[in-house]
Amino acid sequence: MTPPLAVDIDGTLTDEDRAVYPPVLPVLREWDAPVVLATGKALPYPVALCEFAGVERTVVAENGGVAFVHATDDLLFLGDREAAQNVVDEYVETGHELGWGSHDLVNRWRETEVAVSREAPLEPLQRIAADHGLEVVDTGFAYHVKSPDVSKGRALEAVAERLDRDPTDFVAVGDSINDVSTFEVAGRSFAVANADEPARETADEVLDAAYGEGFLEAVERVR
Ligand SMILES: O=C(O)COP(=O)(O)O
Ligand SMILES: [Mg+2]
Repeated sequence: MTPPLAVDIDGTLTDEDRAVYPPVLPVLREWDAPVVLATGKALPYPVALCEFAGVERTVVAENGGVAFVHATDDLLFLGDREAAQNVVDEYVETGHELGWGSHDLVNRWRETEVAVSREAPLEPLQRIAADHGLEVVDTGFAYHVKSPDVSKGRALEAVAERLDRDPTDFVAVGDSINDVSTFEVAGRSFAVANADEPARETADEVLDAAYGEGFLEAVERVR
């Protein structure tokens, strides 16, 4: 029986240059069980990836702050951006920048958290976030200012319920600390070889291959 997948995007379906690794696309499209793309990026990014890949739009975005389930037409908001925006406003008032240029396409469509470039100073961001009861998660791609109550894992539980699946039916594949909660909820989890320490420690198995090749290795192990 083919298991449903909960798959991270950046660092897992991509190559080392953050571009989607083409061989993963037919695997996602032909997978004969639900595929949930679970990312720290804003909702339009995983939705567009599903559209262009021919995969049903079942996505977790913003580290679990937003989720969309095409099968039930549910759009879920599991986080509240205002608190994160207050942190970032204070951060900017103290003279720092988010680091995404004047149009900021990284945050333009976010609704429940705010992402800051890893080029920006982390310590003041962490201090201000803590003052507001929020956390900063470093995914290796960006610093995410978010509520500790929001996670990809909790969003996967909400999505699984709408798909009438048990979260432990899922196989999860990821590369970073923001995938740890997904690994804890899924029945079986894989960290790609390029994964950070928290992801490697939490995953059931660490793959030999990195990035998109790692994802392909994982699906071969579970087919
Ligand atoms: O956008 C990020 O920071 C990370 O994205 P990911 O969760 O798809 O790896
Ligand atoms: Mg990732």
